Amino acid sequence: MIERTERSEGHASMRGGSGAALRLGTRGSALALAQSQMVADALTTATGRAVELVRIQTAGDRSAAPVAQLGVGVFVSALRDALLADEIDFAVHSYKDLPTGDHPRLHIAAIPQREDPRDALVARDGLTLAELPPGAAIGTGAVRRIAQLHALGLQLEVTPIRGNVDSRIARVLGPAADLDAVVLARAGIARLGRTAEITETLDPMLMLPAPAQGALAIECRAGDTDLVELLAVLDHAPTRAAVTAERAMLATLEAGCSAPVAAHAELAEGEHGDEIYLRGAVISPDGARAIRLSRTGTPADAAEIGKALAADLLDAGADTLMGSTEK
Ligand SMILES: NCc1[nH]cc(CCC(=O)O)c1CC(=O)O
Repeated sequence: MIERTERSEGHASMRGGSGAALRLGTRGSALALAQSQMVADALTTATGRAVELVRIQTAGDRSAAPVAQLGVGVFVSALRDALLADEIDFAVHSYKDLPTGDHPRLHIAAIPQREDPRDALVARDGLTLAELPPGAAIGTGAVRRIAQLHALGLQLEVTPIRGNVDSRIARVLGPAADLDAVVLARAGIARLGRTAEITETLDPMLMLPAPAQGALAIECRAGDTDLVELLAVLDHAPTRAAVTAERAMLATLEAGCSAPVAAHAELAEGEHGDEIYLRGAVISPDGARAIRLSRTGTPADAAEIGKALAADLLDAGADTLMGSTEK
């Protein structure tokens, strides 16, 4: 189902300003619309090209089933189908929702500067994680977050939830609130302009983020070489290096281990130029066992750093962390 919405007008006199509006496919959620509009505006500012948003409904939007059941690709496949059918010219994905394998006919033309990749707590009464009383009800959807919350040993009542960012925050702050706190990606809250409701941004030592969290992937048809070139103006090299390292780690682990995986790469200036510091963790679903390791290297070796860290994690027994808690 397709429906056209807002159009950001370019300045036809600017470089590359000729031609029809580019069609940007987006999901209809507030978060998807916000991040698509940000990319549309950035592209129009940088190139003068007009961009129109085209709403695509995905199976993930239609279903109330837990994401774990639907599979990670559910938000992505409808957008990719629209790209392949030439109904849209490009799409903006939350990078962490993309499957790790390359698509044979599609290309990630740009990875813009990432938002803060950390997870955030929204709790009642301004409470932090440590201030929540024993037995407090805390909601989150991701097995990675559930496992790490258990690992903290705070005796929290962890409740699986799903839904969009607004409805999850409403479970704590809304009129029918039924939870003491929820854990969400800070980036999603920020893109909706709701950071004032965050009561604690979680230290990655306590809650290591998902690979590529906070980053966007701008995707178009690989054969659309003019557009590949145009979109590249939005690429941010340090973010690309960080995300490449995190996702290479995830891709390698997927072959050998199905336990919750977390990763976070930071770029810092080292003695010999920029360095990547990649941290990775694999946690058993009940939080009883966790393997946390790190590696450093140069941004040019981002993928190799990720693969090597995954190999280290597997050597340390990452593949044995699954299953012991299955009911
Ligand atoms: N799992 C859904 C999803 N995909 C991307 C984000 C947040 C924004 C981002 O990480 O870029 C979210 C919500 C969340 O995890 O709280």
